[in-house]
Amino acid sequence: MKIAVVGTGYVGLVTGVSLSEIGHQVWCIDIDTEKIEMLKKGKSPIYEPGLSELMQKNIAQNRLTFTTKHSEGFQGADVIYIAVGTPENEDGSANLTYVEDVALKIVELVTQDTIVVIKSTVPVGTNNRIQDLINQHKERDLRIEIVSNPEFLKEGTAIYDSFHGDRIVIGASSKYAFKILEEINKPFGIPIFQTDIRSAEMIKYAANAFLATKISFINEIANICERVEADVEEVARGIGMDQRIGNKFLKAGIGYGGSCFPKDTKALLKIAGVVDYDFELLKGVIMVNKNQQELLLQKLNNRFDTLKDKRIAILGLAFKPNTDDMREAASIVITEELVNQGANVVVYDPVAMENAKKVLVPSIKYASSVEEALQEAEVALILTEWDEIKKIDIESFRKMKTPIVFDGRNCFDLESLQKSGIEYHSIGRPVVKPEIANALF
Ligand SMILES: NC(=O)C1=CN([C@@H]2O[C@H](COP(=O)(O)OP(=O)(O)OC[C@H]3O[C@@H](n4cnc5c(N)ncnc54)[C@H](O)[C@@H]3O)[C@@H](O)[C@H]2O)C=CC1
Ligand SMILES: O=C(O)[C@H]1O[C@H](OP(=O)(O)OP(=O)(O)OC[C@H]2O[C@@H](n3ccc(=O)[nH]c3=O)[C@H](O)[C@@H]2O)[C@H](O)[C@@H](O)[C@@H]1O
Repeated sequence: MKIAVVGTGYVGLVTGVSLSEIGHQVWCIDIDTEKIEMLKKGKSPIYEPGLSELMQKNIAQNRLTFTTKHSEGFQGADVIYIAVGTPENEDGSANLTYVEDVALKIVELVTQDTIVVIKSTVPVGTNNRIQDLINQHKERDLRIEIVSNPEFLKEGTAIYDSFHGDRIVIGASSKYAFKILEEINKPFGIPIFQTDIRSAEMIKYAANAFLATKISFINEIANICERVEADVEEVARGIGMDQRIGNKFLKAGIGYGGSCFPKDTKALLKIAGVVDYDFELLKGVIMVNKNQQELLLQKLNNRFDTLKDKRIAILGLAFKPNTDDMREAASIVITEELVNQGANVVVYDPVAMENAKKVLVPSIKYASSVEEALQEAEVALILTEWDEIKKIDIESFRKMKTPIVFDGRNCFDLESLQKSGIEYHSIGRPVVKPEIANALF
């Protein structure tokens, strides 16, 4: 089938590449000329494991083409996917301008019957509104039908998720549309869940809100664990063995970041608000997350009289490992506050430093390795659990000016740190204090 994908961000590019890999003829369209120029050369504008290789393979096999011209991509397309951003408005609601712009482009340019698949995350009712918008502006006698097909990929494992997802959700209002979408997706071999459009839209928000709830729940349990001298890693393992609870998304830390959980939880609050429903539980989830992002700062302020002039090394900046995405990363809030308190901040991330430079406060320094960041450091903060960071040799911490580590992602076994001479604070676990603490500092 000929498929056009509008938007070549994390979702659009991965969708386009995956659809070409299963044999479709795919045109990826973006208004960002710089991105499209890179893509035409086979270079991925984002860091996503496995993406470049698959992209280059499908470009070489003439199944994957990039353009800035919507007219070129839409020509003869059986299906058009919309995968543009739906960022947060100031009031927390989803900004639908980009989706609407694409819908109007479709009406203007499409000359054949087309299925329009909305992959972007959009509030309940949006697909129907976009269908109405298209119907109102349509001048040709064409069948343009909207289908909701929310995306569940995770950054860092996006390619893997596209081929091994738990389900593909399709919300449509005609047998014809279900049939086309089934035909497109069949080669993925992933169970397809067919439903009505509004439920499909709600599934996306409910899934993200539920996952965010699991994270805030375990983070609160972690905070209590610290006070009652229990270990949240043990607790998570113990409750996760109950299949009704499941062992995923129970990793305590400094809260969830990224482009979706923060924005989608707030958008769901708005969706509920519109129908006069006060989503108390979700409000709590959001509040807990905000506090959790600031937890390491609190711990630091409890430990030291002042952070002024203290050299603090930050290891990991991205909102999670295996991505260069800095959107809503805890590192943004944490570095800003440390600088406000007069600390000398040196940061290191294996991949996200270029993007970090665009969003972090300007006065921090960037190191080119873990070792360089730790040199002369009086405190180290771990904010992202990159493999490289989890594998740091304990010796490297010992070489710090004062070996004090605040680990926001529980990267190290407590046992391995006993008798190491390192003071180690983590989340929901007892503090490891060096036996010779007083002699050292
Ligand atoms: N990032 C993620 O992991 C996931 C995102 N989503 C949802 O998917 C949607 C897209 O998210 P991302 O890929 O992260 O966004 P993104 O911000 O990375 O990419 C959006 C792209 O759309 C392009 N664009 C905007 N207007 C356009 C137009 N009129 N024509 C052509 N291109 C246009 C932009 O230039 C940009 O390259 C959002 O609704 C998001 O909530 C859903 C699941 C996962
Ligand atoms: O709608 C979206 O954009 C996507 O949002 C999340 O994916 P993503 O944000 O890429 O990454 P996650 O692995 O879910 O992590 C999100 C945040 O939660 C944190 N997290 C995750 C899991 C956990 O147990 N604990 C925890 O603190 C991570 O560190 C990260 O900051 C969802 O997992 C995807 O299913 C969804 O498609």
